[in-house]
Amino acid sequence: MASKFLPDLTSKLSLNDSVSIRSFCSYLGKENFVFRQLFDSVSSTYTYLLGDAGTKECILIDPVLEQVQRDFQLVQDLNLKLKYAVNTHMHADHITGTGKLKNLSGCKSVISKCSGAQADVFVTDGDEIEFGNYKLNVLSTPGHTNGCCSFYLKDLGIAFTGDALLIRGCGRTDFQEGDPETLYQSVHCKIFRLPAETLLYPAHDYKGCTVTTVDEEMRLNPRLTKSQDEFVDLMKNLNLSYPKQIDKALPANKVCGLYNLPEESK
Ligand SMILES: N[C@@H](CCC(=O)N[C@@H](CSS)C(=O)NCC(=O)O)C(=O)O
Repeated sequence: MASKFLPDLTSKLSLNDSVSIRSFCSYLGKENFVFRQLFDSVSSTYTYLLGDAGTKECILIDPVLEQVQRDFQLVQDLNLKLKYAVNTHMHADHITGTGKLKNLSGCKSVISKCSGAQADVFVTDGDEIEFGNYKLNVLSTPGHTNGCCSFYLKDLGIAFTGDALLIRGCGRTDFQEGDPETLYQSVHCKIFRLPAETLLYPAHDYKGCTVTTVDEEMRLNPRLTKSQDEFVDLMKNLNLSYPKQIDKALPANKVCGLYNLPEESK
């Protein structure tokens, strides 16, 4: 039923109408650019759907196994075709959805070679990940893990920082190949060198925030505004408990770029 305040669009539009779903796909003034930020509340992970509604090609960044049905349904609802399922790194807190997405859609999995994980496509610093008329520039941003990458979409002024830079925080450096000096250099020499107004989308947020900017983090990040020595000291003394799913997530994520997991091992 139409609300008192909003027009009842559903009763007026169908996909055959001249006003098609394409008209509703735009972000930051780019017609045909599809963008969705999706959330997994168990691991507080953000998955991103990026697409070109003109060519229909889309990608998912950091899909979570338990949310694959939701994410793939959205891809289909928006009449898109999934080209790549991309991981910013080999996650320790959840099992990636890339294996299952490959099964469902025939997409290719993507991760950095340095991650130590298997995938169809390996990327490294300077590479480009193309979908439709858009491309992500791969920035190697190790420190949380060796294989951590951030992805920069210059045309739109947005970047996906994985666990390298979180909103007013950063990825921990106390397991896998974590190294605080390396992380500090990655953030300062790669992410903080992007234009100040660049919108930054992280792989996690634990406080309900969704997006930040380079400018905000350079001024306000309580960890990364410190000197490198102070940062290293702080990171070595966080005393965080290990992610609850680490023991099943790491072995699964080593192979999930190529295979779906049998039901019993999920
Ligand atoms: N409680 C969560 C794990 C939380 C956590 O350790 N998050 C990581 C990213 S996922 S490996 C992190 O780097 N956090 C930074 C921080 O300062 O908290 C769970 O059990 O899964």
